[in-house]
Amino acid sequence: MQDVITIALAKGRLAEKAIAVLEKCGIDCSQVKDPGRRLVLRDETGAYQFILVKPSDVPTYVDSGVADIGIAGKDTLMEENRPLYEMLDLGFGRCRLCIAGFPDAAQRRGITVANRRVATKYPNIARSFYAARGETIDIIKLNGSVELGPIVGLADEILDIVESGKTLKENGLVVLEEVCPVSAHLVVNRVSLKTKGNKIKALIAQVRAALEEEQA
Ligand SMILES: Nc1ncnc2c1ncn2[C@@H]1O[C@H](COP(=O)(O)OP(=O)(O)OP(=O)(O)O)[C@@H](O)[C@H]1O
Ligand SMILES: O=P(O)(O)OC[C@H]1O[C@H](OP(=O)(O)OP(=O)(O)O)[C@H](O)[C@@H]1O
Repeated sequence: MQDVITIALAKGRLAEKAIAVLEKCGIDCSQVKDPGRRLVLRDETGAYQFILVKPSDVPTYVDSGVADIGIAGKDTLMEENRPLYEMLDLGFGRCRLCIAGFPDAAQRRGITVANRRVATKYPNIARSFYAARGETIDIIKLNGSVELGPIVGLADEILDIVESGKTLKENGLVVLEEVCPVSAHLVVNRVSLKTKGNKIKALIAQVRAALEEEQA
């Protein structure tokens, strides 16, 4: 019986490009492209199984070993901070994690404020970012529309994704500081890399070649 490789794919923004990369590697993704309500899908050869998961859950599935491989944003990987092998930067899903707020908040940057209120979907990243500069913060965990935080007076600043900058601009906010660049990464379960190493390494070589061909 052949070893099936299970790939955790994030639904949402990253899905289309992740599928395009896998297809470039010759993997049949027809079921994944038209899943209906199914969450577990296979390629035509049965060599690959795909599970469609919420983007922020990709590290959980890969760390647990339910999936051998996952594709997720660097933001999610940093937030979850699981012991996974980050094998490849896939180069799509590019955006930035930034601290943002009203323009006048810029004047308060660099001043240590007690219990700065920071709204974010990324409490762990926020905690370590501010801790590195010796600031403790009050984290206000939101699950979306994070830009509302300063507008309604719930938070002094936000830590969130900025892509085009449109959401900030249309809400009168500005980037105060960049935390880090973000793009989609391919991650591998540590045990799978040993037990299914040949297949996983072969796939990674194919993905790398597909990315290089795209850049050429
Ligand atoms: N404008 C953007 N906003 C949010 N994420 C972006 C953006 N551009 C690229 N990304 C990347 O896409 C990934 C998936 O984003 P998506 O919006 O599909 O899921 P999500 O709603 O953030 O996830 P979840 O529902 O699990 O919280 C992000 O983790 C990030 O790496
Ligand atoms: O710089 P921009 O191109 O405007 O993109 C950034 C926005 O996109 C994301 O929100 P999303 O659309 O995922 O909605 P959400 O508020 O529900 O998280 C992110 O959280 C920002 O709000």
